Amino acid sequence: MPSKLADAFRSHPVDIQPKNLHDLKELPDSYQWSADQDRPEPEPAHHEPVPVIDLSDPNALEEIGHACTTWGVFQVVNHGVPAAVLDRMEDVAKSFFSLPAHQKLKAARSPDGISGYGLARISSFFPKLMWSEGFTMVGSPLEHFHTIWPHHYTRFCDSVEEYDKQMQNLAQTLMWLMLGSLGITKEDLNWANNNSNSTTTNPRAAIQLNHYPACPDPDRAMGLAPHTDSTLVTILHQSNTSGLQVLRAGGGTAGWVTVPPIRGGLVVHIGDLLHILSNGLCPSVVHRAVVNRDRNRISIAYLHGPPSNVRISPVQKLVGPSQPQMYRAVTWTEYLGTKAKHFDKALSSVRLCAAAEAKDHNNNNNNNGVQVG
Ligand SMILES: C=C1C[C@]23C[C@H]1CC[C@H]2[C@@]12CCC[C@@](C)(C(=O)O1)[C@H]2[C@@H]3C(=O)O
Ligand SMILES: O=C(O)CCC(=O)C(=O)O
Ligand SMILES: [Fe+2]
Repeated sequence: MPSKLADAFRSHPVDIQPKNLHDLKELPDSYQWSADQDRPEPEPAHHEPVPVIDLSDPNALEEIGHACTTWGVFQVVNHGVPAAVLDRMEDVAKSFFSLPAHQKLKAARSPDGISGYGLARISSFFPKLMWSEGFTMVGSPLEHFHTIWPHHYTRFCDSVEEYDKQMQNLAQTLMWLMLGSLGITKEDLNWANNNSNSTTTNPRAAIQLNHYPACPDPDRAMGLAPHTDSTLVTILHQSNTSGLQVLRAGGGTAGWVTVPPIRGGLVVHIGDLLHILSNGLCPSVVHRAVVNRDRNRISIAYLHGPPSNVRISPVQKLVGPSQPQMYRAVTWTEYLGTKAKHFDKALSSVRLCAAAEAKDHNNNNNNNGVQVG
């Protein structure tokens, strides 16, 4: 079993090369999603917006608790990350994606690797291609940046490092607020106060730059197919162009809800590992990206996970006679391997049978499992 994040995909290589989408005047057949493959359809007419939470508001904790147990996603403002840090990171993404294809391919992700340029890994689970390209960073991007920008790489590396520092801070703050809102403290997680070497030095995040070029036929294309993130939490910065949609399950207003970009705001997604940690109390939100006709769109995801030596399992405080333990313990690397193999069945593949039976018995139809589409 690989222990390093970067080795998570060794046994599930994906080898689909990105194509140059810029000069296409028509949508090729290989990019045409049919309606039953979940291609974008209109939003439900009446729906609640995704909560926007002001972190400086005295009610923030309560609002976070509500958002975590219902939506699994919210936006934050007044989060303390300077706008300039977000802007500089967006510049890195724009500079990278505007390079000619042969330059970007110098930083190509290897089929069994995690870092580098390519299509989203989940592409292998769909019959059609997605209208996007991505660049994944786990640890320092120095090697790749040095190859593509021999004269300017330090400036770009500095922007990434600064972004990483700020996001790590915010991710920790948000994690404790989210767990705190469920009554969980640091003492309830035996790994949270452990500062051993391997806990602090290994990367506990990936940064994903996404680019969705303007698309000649946006209604038939898919930017990024529906998925949940394999993280504790993901913090997403989207440029001023909309495209992110989240699946609001249940009730009369079920359907895809657009998350409008807010200048300086950040989107927070609950990932599968926080769903496991919360013993199913917090849903990991299914989301996707749609594309549009005239505008390029950039998004930057900070995918935050636990230290690599930590096994995540449901917090004991949230397990009891009426809430049996739903999942077995997994490390981040192990879970990424499971996701690479089972994709949307990954959560159910680590679910414990007794809990599943109890749930079926209760005929509980909430959206704790991942239901794509
Ligand atoms: C740490 C992570 C999390 C990964 C895999 C690995 C590095 C890149 C992440 C993404 C980013 C794009 C969507 C996703 C679904 C994908 O294809 O690559 C993500 C995936 C996951 O959340 O499962
Ligand atoms: O581009 C977006 O808005 C979504 C990106 C995303 O879901 C991801 O990178 O995991
Ligand atoms: Fe995502």
